[in-house]
Amino acid sequence: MTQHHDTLRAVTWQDNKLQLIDQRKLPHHHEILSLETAQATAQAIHDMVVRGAPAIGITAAYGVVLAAREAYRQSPTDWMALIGKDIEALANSRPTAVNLFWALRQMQALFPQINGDPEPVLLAAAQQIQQADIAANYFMGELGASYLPQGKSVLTHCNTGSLATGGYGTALGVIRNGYATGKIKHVYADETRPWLQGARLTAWELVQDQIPVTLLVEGAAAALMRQGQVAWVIVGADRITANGDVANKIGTYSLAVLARYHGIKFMVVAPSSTVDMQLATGQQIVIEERLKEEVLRLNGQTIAATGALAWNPVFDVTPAELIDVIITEKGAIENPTTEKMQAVFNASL
Ligand SMILES: CSC[C@H]1O[C@H](OP(=O)(O)O)[C@H](O)[C@@H]1O
Repeated sequence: MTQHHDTLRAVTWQDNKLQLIDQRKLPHHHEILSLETAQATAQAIHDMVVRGAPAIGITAAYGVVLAAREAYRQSPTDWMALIGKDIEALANSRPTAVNLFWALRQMQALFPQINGDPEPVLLAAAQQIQQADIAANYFMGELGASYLPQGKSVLTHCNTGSLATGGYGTALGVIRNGYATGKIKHVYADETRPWLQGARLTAWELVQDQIPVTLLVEGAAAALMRQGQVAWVIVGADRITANGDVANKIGTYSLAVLARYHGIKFMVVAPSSTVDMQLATGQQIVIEERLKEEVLRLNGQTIAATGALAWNPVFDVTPAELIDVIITEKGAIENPTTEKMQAVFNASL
């Protein structure tokens, strides 16, 4: 299946159902799950059928559409009272990406103004959230690429492309724009243990787009940086707090420390649905820990010594002082501080 970034969609609404690429099966198997309930949607987010902060938010928005359909079918007059358990299931699916909670708030804010069947209004709202995310990605792609020198290499972490968003991507959107405009000549992607979003998803997206990508294990990042090949490290985010601290895939903090040590610039790319101005610093972010088996096993095979335990936080927090610029659809925040974040976000809240 050859799909390019402008058509690749992790999340689609088709035939009155939510359709998700099962990202657990990529890159060798391209399977679609069709979902018709909010509970199944919450399970799909938890199981990482779909993952990536913006994609999780968009999926949750469609989950609310499915929840409203079911509640209205049960009781056209009391559907708002019945929908709560499904909203709660969606809210409990994964804790770190604030996009999920942002999307649920956006959708629930519409409830009081709905008369009659909620589905048409809520479906239009969910589709608008996805379209706005795609538009934001194209804008951020251009804004982020404007920071890049000509003809250099960049390093990225995890997957921040069409598979992690409404389409096109955040950090991968900058990389797509940077490659198309000649700013980027080569992309280094680390494999991103334990779930291998880099090796399985980012490499797949870039190969599909014929963008040269070299995979490395996380442990090789310092040696690569020391060779002087990398001009920028470009990553996504799952939650950005009011002072500019960034929660992102585990290993991001290590890359930020290494980048600063090697005099390499560090860019975070995320839409405003990833910004949480209610949290003062990254210390307050809930970091998801997943099953230890994700570390101890790979493709169903045990790779660790029997009896070994594992610690599996799937995000870490990069302090704002290690970030050179945060790219959002509301503008760039260079050397982020609380004051600079408030100038961009509180003004727009
Ligand atoms: C476009 S942001 C994607 C963001 O989400 C990823 O986490 P996960 O794959 O566990 O959902 C990772 O933190 C990416 O940077």
